Amino acid sequence: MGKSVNPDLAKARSQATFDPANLTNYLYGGPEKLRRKRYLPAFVFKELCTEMSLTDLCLIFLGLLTHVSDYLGLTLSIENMAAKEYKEEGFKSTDDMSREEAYEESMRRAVYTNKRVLQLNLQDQEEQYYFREIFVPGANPFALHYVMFKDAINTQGTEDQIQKWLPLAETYAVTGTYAQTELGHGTFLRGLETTAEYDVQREEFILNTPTITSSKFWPGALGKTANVAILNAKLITKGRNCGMQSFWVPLRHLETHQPLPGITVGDIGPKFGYHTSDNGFLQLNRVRIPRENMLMRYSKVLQDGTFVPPENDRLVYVPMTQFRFVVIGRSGWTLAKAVTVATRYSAVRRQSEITPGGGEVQILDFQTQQHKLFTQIASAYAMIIAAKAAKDLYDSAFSKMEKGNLEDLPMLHALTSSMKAFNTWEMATGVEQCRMACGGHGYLLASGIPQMYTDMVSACTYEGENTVMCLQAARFLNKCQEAANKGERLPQLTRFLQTSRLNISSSLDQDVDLNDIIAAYEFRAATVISEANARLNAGLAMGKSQSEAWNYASQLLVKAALAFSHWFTVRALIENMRGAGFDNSTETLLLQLAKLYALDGMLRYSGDFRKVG
Ligand SMILES: CCCCCCCCCC/C=C\CCCCCCC/C=C/C(=O)SCCNC(=O)CCNC(=O)[C@H](O)C(C)(C)COP(=O)(O)OP(=O)(O)OC[C@H]1O[C@@H](n2cnc3c(N)ncnc32)[C@H](O)[C@@H]1OP(=O)(O)O
Ligand SMILES: Cc1cc2nc3c(=O)[nH]c(=O)nc-3n(C[C@H](O)[C@H](O)[C@H](O)COP(=O)(O)OP(=O)(O)OC[C@H]3O[C@@H](n4cnc5c(N)ncnc54)[C@H](O)[C@@H]3O)c2cc1C
Repeated sequence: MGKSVNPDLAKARSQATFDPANLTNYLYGGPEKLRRKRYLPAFVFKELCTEMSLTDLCLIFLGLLTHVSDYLGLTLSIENMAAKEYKEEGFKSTDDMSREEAYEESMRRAVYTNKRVLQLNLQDQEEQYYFREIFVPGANPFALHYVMFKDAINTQGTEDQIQKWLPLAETYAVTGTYAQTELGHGTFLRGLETTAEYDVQREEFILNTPTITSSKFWPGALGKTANVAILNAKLITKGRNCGMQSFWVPLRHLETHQPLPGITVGDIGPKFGYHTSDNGFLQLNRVRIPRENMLMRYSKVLQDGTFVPPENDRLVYVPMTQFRFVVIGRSGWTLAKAVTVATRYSAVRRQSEITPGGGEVQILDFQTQQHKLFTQIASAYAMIIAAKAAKDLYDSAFSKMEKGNLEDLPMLHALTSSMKAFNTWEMATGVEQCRMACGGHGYLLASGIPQMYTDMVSACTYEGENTVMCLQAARFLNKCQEAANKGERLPQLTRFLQTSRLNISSSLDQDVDLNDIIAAYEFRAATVISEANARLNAGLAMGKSQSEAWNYASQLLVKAALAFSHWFTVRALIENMRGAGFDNSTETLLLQLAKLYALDGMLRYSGDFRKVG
């Protein structure tokens, strides 16, 4: 049977004032999704831990889960147990391995999970993710294949191309990557130098990286794993530059895995984290691919070389927007993991006395420790719930886009850009706070928190560097402010720019009203966005050009995007906690958590809130 639980931990869990099952079901999308999430790893452990019966395993997991979920309704213990079993059963920890060995160990596990996902016919992406994460807790060498490579085929390919290529990806007949960033350019996509020149005689594209700075640099799986890339390059046909387009580019021989003629690929070397992802470089020396290899859902090149432009040249960016949503959600769950580890540690770690002679206390009894952790528990809930709210907006907008209605694309780009920046920055700060809350043991790789940080902090950079993403969102917010200044109709999401007023009814001697909290965050966002717009216009009034005035106001514009995201998060948290149909004790607790999150945010950004009164 399961191992005994630390008495301090058991006592802390027994004091829960709510039923964790309600919360766990809510976080995982309902009892059926949760059942599946619990079943999958247990099913696989049966394969790996022959001496334990499946019943034993489920009882252990259910026992562990019931307790761990006291805090966040998460199922982390499975991971710790899985790691232990794998170490005993032949899956060794990669902590003590070289980068090469760690990559090979992760590849071994990833290939195992790829096979099992197919054999178990796991269709749902979340289920695939849960299943894989247990076996490959760090960076998965196939991450780009699972997400951006397949998403690009699905969103940029024609129906014929999807029919041809997607089955190859789903069955791992090919392993893919998404190659866009170059040594010289990651953010400024119009600066990408890789060319795809159309040869009308042979109806082929000639791919070339003409300079060292045009070398593709960073794409995951490029170093060793991938044998095909969805590669973004500047299309040149009939002597005209037609902008960035996507191409299916074979990289390595499907049998020998050796680079194909004209292809130079390799690994970019050690990184801050993400050690088990083989980020690589790629140089193309006039490599030819057939015309049919350009992903032509939105833009086309006809046989005679005629370029048919897309209805909207931003549609080529959809895979990035899609993946930003994944990153927004992952940030909340990463912080949830870190704060669960730190909170459990704080329940079992006894250090120092509160009352002299009273004996050493659980560090969770120190108010400072509670502040460190409870604010991060609240932040994790806020990010996970705001990500669900943003995804609902995304799904409705994306279904309109698929029918050709692109009116929500600017709002979607602004929302994904600002939320990706806000969530990843908040996650990075929060995970580091959790790590330090564990004292020396937080510095041990065995705690699991350092790798969570070094792997996920890269999300502040990839998928659009955060500052740049805030400025992208600020383009949209500034346009809305200009429209508000003229009394024009605004998109639903930014109508608060015209309606927000600061009529707070709460007084300091009473419990704060949740509607006042939403109003305060809304008013703060409206004020910061309006201030950024005023500074931009002041720059123009000083005779600066539009781009110089933009740069002159850019620090405030970044703040405006973050204030907008903070408001979106607080509103989503409070409205979802009130509307989720929880029993009274759970709802009371969650609204308390929402207040903690919002009031902590006011303290952290007290300058903004004081300024708006
Ligand atoms: C627990 C639940 C789990 C659930 C299961 C999920 C499974 C998950 C599994 C895996 C998860 C995690 C594993 C992690 C693996 C990740 C590995 C890392 C992968 C990383 C990949 C990359 O980094 S790919 C490269 C990314 N690069 C970028 O993002 C480049 C950023 N730069 C740009 O986008 C552009 O250069 C920029 C927008 C900054 C500038 O564009 P530009 O055209 O030069 O100039 P502008 O004038 O600013 O823009 C022109 C107008 O276009 C509009 N616009 C720009 N971009 C977009 C867009 N994307 N969509 C829509 N519109 C856009 C812009 O707003 C302007 O319009 P306006 O009207 O003139 O304002
Ligand atoms: C772990 C990891 C995995 C990755 N995986 C992939 C992948 O699979 N495929 C892929 O194609 N790419 C990948 N990338 C690359 C990633 O997309 C780029 O690093 C990212 O887009 C940032 O571009 P950059 O590195 O050129 O930084 P830069 O854009 O050069 O940023 C450097 C600094 O310049 C500032 N800056 C740049 N432009 C502006 C501006 N307009 N206004 C104000 N400040 C600005 C930034 O804020 C930042 O502070 C990955 C990166 C990492 C770290």
